[in-house]
Amino acid sequence: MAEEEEAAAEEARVDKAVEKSDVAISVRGLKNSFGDQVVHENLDLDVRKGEILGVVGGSGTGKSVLMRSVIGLQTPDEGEIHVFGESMIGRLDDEALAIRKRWGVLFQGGALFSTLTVAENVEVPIREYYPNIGPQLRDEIAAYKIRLTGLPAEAGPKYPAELSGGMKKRAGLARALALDPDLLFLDEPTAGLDPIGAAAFDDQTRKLQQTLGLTVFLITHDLDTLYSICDRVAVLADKKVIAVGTIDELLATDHPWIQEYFNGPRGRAATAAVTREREKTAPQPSDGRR
Ligand SMILES: Nc1ncnc2c1ncn2[C@@H]1O[C@H](COP(=O)(O)OP(=O)(O)OP(=O)(O)O)[C@@H](O)[C@H]1O
Repeated sequence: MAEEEEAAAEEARVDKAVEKSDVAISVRGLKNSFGDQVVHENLDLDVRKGEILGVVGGSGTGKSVLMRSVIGLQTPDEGEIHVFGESMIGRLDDEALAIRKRWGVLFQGGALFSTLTVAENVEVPIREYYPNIGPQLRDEIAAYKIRLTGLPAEAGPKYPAELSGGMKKRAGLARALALDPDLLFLDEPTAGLDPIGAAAFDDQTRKLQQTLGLTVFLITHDLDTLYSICDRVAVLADKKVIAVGTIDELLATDHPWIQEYFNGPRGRAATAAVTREREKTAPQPSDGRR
């Protein structure tokens, strides 16, 4: 018993230390496998509070499984996961409830309920986590979240089948924001959008992150997204996070996948576009000949 109490006290001390730090998500020694297939082994990652962390890696490297482990949809074989200082492994559902309320998730493809309107979709987490909130306030919250994502108010009574791909993503984002989260998980939010729609979605994500002070865990294959809104990028390969840093820091490493990804033709095009954009917005030196 004394040993159990000591272990619980130690866990509480660790939780407190992590909560006080500037780390929103801490993953240590994570292992995930499906049968014989080991997806993650000894994976470590820290997501800092207030940053947009881009998560990249080849198809099947386990980006979604990592996200699912953090939000409790996948029980890892081994490892520790803390979110805002709270250990997430082995917690009963009701124990983890308080922390679950602090995050919102946009799954790949939006994952909207097709038989519910956009507004009803946004209301799902409010009904689930705050059953005492009455219908009028729920409607008002949903309408506010819908506007927050840049959707017109008229989108509220529409069904997902009546929306464009970009509108579906925004509706999914509105639902992810329903509970005023501190932490947002976005799984390939710009996949399937045209470049203009993707850039607009990125802008919206950045604006929301800045105005609401969000921490964002963003899985993407979209180089433009990485360059334009991510503060740091984590690279998954060889079953773990092989590097985390700014794109400049990643470019300084010599891992072949990183070099091929960022220095391949698409990577170079994205770099060139960002360089052009920076040159356009940088203050011009005055030569005194006005
Ligand atoms: N529920 C599951 N059962 C069995 N295998 C799974 C399951 N979920 C994921 N996997 C396997 O785990 C590996 C990693 O999957 P995951 O979806 O995390 O990859 P990803 O990096 O997100 O890929 P992509 O970029 O293509 O979306 C894949 O080989 C996948 O088949």
